[in-house]
Amino acid sequence: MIHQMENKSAEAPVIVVDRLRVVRGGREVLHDLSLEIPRGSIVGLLGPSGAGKSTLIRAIVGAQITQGGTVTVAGHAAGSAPVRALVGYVTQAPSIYPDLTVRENVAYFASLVDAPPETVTHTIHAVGLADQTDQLAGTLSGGQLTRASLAAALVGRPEVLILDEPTVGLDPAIRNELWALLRRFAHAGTTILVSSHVMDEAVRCDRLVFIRDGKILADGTLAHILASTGTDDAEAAFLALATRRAS
Ligand SMILES: Nc1ncnc2c1ncn2[C@@H]1O[C@H](COP(=O)(O)OP(=O)(O)OP(=O)(O)O)[C@@H](O)[C@H]1O
Repeated sequence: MIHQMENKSAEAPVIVVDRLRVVRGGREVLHDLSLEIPRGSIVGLLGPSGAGKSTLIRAIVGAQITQGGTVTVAGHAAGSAPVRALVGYVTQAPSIYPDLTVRENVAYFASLVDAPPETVTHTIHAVGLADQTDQLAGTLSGGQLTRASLAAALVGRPEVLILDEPTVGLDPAIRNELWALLRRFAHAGTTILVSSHVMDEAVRCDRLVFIRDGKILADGTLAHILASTGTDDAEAAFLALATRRAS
């Protein structure tokens, strides 16, 4: 599977959002939004509260009714059956079962996507939970729980991994470990989209996409965004973009 992914072009965008329009509660919240995300990159999705980040993620995972435009993942329409197996989504609320062990949880998620049984052990080891394999998920520490949720999302070897503030509340050493892990998966071809308010997470991404009022206000590397906002750190750039007067 990994081998197959490496054979595909590194340049081909795996997520393509084209002129997406979404109306929620009678109000247009995404306005003709277009975005392409290349395979194997880690992209940070930033923006103030209510900007439309979750709505965009819902559209990519196929859980959002849309009023215009298209969203494709690896060439398939978002929401179509093939895309469900291609996308792993880790929300902030742990999605694993506290009364099952780490192995039982990961095996359950593997069964949902017909992943071969040997990937269960491999994935648990990859996220650094070998010693907790037979521990009940409900007794894991916060960092271990996050890694168990990641394992559940990764066991189907998704092409796209979407993470909502993955390292919030974790200590710096565990944050580092998790980012090293994400980097390894990105190197193997997984495309990672991280939605975050936390600048410590943002600065580790290859590229940042800043959304405000349902539009993309900035899209580029951190260096590019610092230069275009005339700021010298991510927090200041975020504030500059969040408060910039609409043109
Ligand atoms: N179920 C809903 N009904 C009506 N409006 C909604 C609904 N869900 C979201 N919205 C509106 O859509 C807009 C975008 O919301 P969204 O949740 O995508 O923002 P966000 O950038 O993820 O915000 P946050 O960082 O606070 O999670 C907001 O104005 C929000 O109030």
